[in-house]
Amino acid sequence: MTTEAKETLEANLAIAKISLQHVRKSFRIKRNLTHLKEDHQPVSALQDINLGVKPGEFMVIVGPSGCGKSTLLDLLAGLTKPNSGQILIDGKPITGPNLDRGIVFQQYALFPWKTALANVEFGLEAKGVPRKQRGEIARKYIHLVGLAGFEHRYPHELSGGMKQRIAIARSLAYDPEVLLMDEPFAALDAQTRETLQSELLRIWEATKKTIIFITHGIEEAVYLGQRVAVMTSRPGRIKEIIEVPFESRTTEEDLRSNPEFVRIRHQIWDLLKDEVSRAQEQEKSKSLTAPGKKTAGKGAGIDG
Ligand SMILES: Nc1ncnc2c1ncn2[C@@H]1O[C@H](COP(=O)(O)OP(=O)(O)OP(=O)(O)O)[C@@H](O)[C@H]1O
Repeated sequence: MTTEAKETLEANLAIAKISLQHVRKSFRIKRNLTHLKEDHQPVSALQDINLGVKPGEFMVIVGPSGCGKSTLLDLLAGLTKPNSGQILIDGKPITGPNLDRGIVFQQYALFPWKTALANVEFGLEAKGVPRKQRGEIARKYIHLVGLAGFEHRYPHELSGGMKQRIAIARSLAYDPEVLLMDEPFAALDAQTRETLQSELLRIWEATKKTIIFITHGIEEAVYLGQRVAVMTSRPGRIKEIIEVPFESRTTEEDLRSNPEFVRIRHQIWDLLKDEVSRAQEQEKSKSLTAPGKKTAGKGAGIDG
């Protein structure tokens, strides 16, 4: 890295809401060498991650399967710790999970025995909000995600898209400054996914949260992100950060057909295609050498 690039990076990290500085994460995987002998082989998941996310920014992270996207999100959530480097939020190191960060996973993670309202109230209880206010706040956020009237339904009575809206309402209700989203729409059908993408943009514009959103989908990344960080195959590094300069995505009709949108989508695919092939090779050799061990799982694919 040139001195100039280093200075720019350091300046960006200094003004960031969230900054990752030289973050490295590896796991130790148990290997059976013989029926008597085993050892622990290190697997490097993330290497030298440097990233600054500005306050109120919508940052998308895209990369091939197994490149460490979820590992990165777990670190940001404080669920795990880096082996080296540091992760700061408002200039202070992350020491564990905290209500200043809300998380939305691919699987809705709702309590099946609680109504939509009670699910949304849950985080408020943890924050010590009095019972009466909890109901008011939960209703406000259920309304915000477009589900007014469904407060007393149980998760099994809701569609996948509705469940994910409730999960988003639950994360927003306790008013975190940062929303961490790990492929939240991946399990939904294409139409529901597009509806929720524009809903999320509307919510983001209304709430001004800082959002870090992980996806396999290039189109989703360009549609949602103000910037898109493209990761390399494992060990994951930030290969390039692409600016997506659209003023307001919610007002522009048919943004996906805009020539600039198409150009950026191609640019990201160009950056990703070699990484996807490498990830596929890694997956193949992993399944040949260690059958039954944890692999990236969903194939190394990227959605267009
Ligand atoms: N707890 C763990 N123990 C051992 N290895 C792990 C663990 N968690 C992740 N890994 C490995 O670290 C690498 C990165 O995994 P991670 O799930 O972060 O990738 P990902 O980009 O989110 O993948 P996907 O897109 O398929 O969800 C993979 O090789 C994975 O097998």
